Amino acid sequence: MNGTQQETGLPPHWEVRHSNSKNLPYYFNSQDRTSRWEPPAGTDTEKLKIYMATYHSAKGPLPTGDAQSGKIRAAHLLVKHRGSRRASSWRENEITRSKEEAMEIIKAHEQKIKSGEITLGELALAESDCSSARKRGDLGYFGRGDMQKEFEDAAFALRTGEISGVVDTASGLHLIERLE
Ligand SMILES: Cn1nc(-c2ccccc2)cc1C(=O)N[C@H](Cc1nc2ccccc2[nH]1)C(=O)O
Repeated sequence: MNGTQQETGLPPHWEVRHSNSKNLPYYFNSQDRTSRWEPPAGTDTEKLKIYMATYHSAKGPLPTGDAQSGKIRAAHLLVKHRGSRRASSWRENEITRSKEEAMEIIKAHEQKIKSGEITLGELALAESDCSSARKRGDLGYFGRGDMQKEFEDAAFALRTGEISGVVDTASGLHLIERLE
């Protein structure tokens, strides 16, 4: 649904959304839940222009959660590191790798997945430090407010079937695939 602050150029708490009825983008403030058709004051309009052109030309209208419930379904592959909120997993009782080492690992996973060598789900089964590994990383349906913000923003910005780049949360480094 929206890119990160540095991608959109919008001030904090603002995001780009899409009005299906008007098939037009609008600007929503998730803090005070106000919306407007024009970008708010303080927007880096050059960045916003690039962001809108990238999304609107390449892939059609911005993605939205399911029209009815606002929920999407996604799978992820998580590589934790010693700074992770819970530096332990089914794979390793005590995770001591550094964040830099975790980044190298997840970048190698990203290459394998994006080259088509293996699916995210298959790799998550063996390699994900999340307990959802046993379900090929499938987290089921979730809406806004259910997951850590960086994860939510990245997942809602994906189109169905699309795979994210590396997403950094307090849990560790993720690759996310939007399933529905
Ligand atoms: C959000 N969630 N769903 C499951 C899950 C889902 C389906 C089947 C089994 C477990 C596990 C988790 C979870 O928080 N796992 C954490 C790691 C983690 N942190 C996350 C942050 C955002 C999204 C997914 C995430 N997974 C853990 O195992 O330490």
